Amino acid sequence: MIVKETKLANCFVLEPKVFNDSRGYFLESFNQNTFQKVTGLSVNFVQDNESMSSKGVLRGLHFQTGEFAQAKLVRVIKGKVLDVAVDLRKDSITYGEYVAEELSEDNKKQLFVPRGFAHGFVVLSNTAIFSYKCDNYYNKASEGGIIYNDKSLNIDWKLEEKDFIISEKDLLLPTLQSINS
Ligand SMILES: Cc1cn([C@H]2C[C@H](O)[C@@H](COP(=O)(O)OP(=O)(O)O[C@H]3O[C@H](C)C(=O)[C@H](O)[C@H]3O)O2)c(=O)[nH]c1=O
Repeated sequence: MIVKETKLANCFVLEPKVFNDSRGYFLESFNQNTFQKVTGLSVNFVQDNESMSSKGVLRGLHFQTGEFAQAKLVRVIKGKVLDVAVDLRKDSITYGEYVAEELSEDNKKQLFVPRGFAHGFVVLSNTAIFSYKCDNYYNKASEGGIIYNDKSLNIDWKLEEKDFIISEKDLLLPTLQSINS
């Protein structure tokens, strides 16, 4: 396992060891002991999610508020995405800053997104199967989000605006400034 802490504290990029042989490959996609050893964090994941999206689909930026805030360990099983995590932790010196990481079936990279972050991704391949672990249950009433093109975040999503496929719900998300006012 290769682990790198990003510029945002407790947000990590993890690369599991891949065992290749003539049949294909094997990897441990998650191991509680290994995760705790390499990150120093003790996280109890309770829900796994999976979504499939076509090229240009942008899901996010999402978070859950309050007691239903979620940490996520995200990865791509098929295809390639640009994954984005935005630091919204009130007391953080990197508040409002983001990290973006290409996650793909080829690089097998994972991103750990702590509680207090907004999360989203855009699909760079023809299709992508996105799989992630959450340390808190889905709670519709606690859903929140920030519009993907919030100027105060200035996220480079790598694709042209015309190529995005975004849900009606996500197009109506507020700016960071408006959720703070
Ligand atoms: C997230 C979630 C959704 N749902 C239901 C609610 C909707 O009827 C349907 C699609 O939900 P939504 O459009 O919110 O799915 P995404 O746009 O992929 O949302 C996710 O996108 C970004 C990338 C995230 O990080 C979050 O995990 C999550 O918000 O699944 C559930 O039943 N359970 C769940 O945990």
